[in-house]
Amino acid sequence: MAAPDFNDLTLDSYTFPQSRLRRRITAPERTPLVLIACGSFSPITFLHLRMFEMAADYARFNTQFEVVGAYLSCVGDAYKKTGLVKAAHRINMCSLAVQQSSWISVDPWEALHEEYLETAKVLDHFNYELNEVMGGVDVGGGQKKKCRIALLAGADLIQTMSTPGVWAERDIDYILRNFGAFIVERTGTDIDEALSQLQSWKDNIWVIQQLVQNDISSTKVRLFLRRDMSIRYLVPEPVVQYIEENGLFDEDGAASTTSNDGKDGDGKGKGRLKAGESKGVSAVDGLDGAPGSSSGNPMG
Ligand SMILES: Nc1ncnc2c1ncn2[C@@H]1O[C@H](COP(=O)(O)OP(=O)(O)OP(=O)(O)O)[C@@H](O)[C@H]1O
Ligand SMILES: O=C(O)c1ccc[n+]([C@@H]2O[C@H](COP(=O)([O-])O)[C@@H](O)[C@H]2O)c1
Repeated sequence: MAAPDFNDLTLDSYTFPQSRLRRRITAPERTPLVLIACGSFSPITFLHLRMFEMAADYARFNTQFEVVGAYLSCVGDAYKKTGLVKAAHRINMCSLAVQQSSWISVDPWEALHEEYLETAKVLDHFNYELNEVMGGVDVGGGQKKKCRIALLAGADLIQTMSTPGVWAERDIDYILRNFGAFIVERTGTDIDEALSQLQSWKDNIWVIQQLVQNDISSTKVRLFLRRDMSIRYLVPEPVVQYIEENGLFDEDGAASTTSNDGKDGDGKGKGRLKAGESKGVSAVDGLDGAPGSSSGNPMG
């Protein structure tokens, strides 16, 4: 397994990852689309990866877009949210998770900033790299077409746009007017309610039904880990190994960005069960961390 190297990166040495981006569109009448998933990814789960596949299918069958690229952008360490391990770990886990994907990339730019970056700024960054620096993608005959950049998110995230105090009004307008969002339905979130206050931008919001309901959340994965329960087949295997090797998410406090850099202790994920071992169903009784529990504004 290639060693992840986020720790060696700085903003000065940063280059925009392009190796998995399709530089030429196959159907020139379509608009090239690049999907950007912003989030904590603490840790990344199979559902996060699956969101891209669902969105690509949705775009192919229901829109005039052609997906040419996809990026995971982890929020940086300034984002104060329960359960967030250091950005370096989250980026490394995302990079391991997409090793088998031919088209999903991880962009560390957002997480390389010490200060919190609003999502509007993150999307601007992608627009700059893809459309200003690269000039878009080839459509043949020496012509290029600008990419549509869109936010890819779960219904709980779009619901926070209607929660007072979480997003700046102007950012919501900026994001939904200029970029738009592909929204994956999520158990526990009423999509109609989530979208009710966003009707002005409805033409730029695409709602994706989960045909196979999948309710994995990072919160649940963290809870399983704290209870020494197996997380295999909820997150990609290299991520399971990375968590074990770095002793991540062992305790409530250890999950904070300020207290766990994965270098303290013996780093072996003490006391974790081996593959196939489990403490039984009763251990999940009263599972208390609601998925997508980011109802407030964790900045500051
Ligand atoms: N089960 C799910 N269904 C639909 N969308 C999801 C699901 N899990 C995560 N997402 C979406 O993935 C993006 C990144 O999510 P995030 O990193 O917050 O994961 P999470 O599992 O919700 O985390 P946490 O449990 O720590 O709040 C968000 O847009 C979120 O809405
Ligand atoms: O830009 C904003 O004002 C803003 C307000 C709330 C949330 N976000 C982004 O939404 C994502 C939420 O992730 P999470 O893990 O808290 O669900 C994360 O990438 C945040 O930066 C962004």
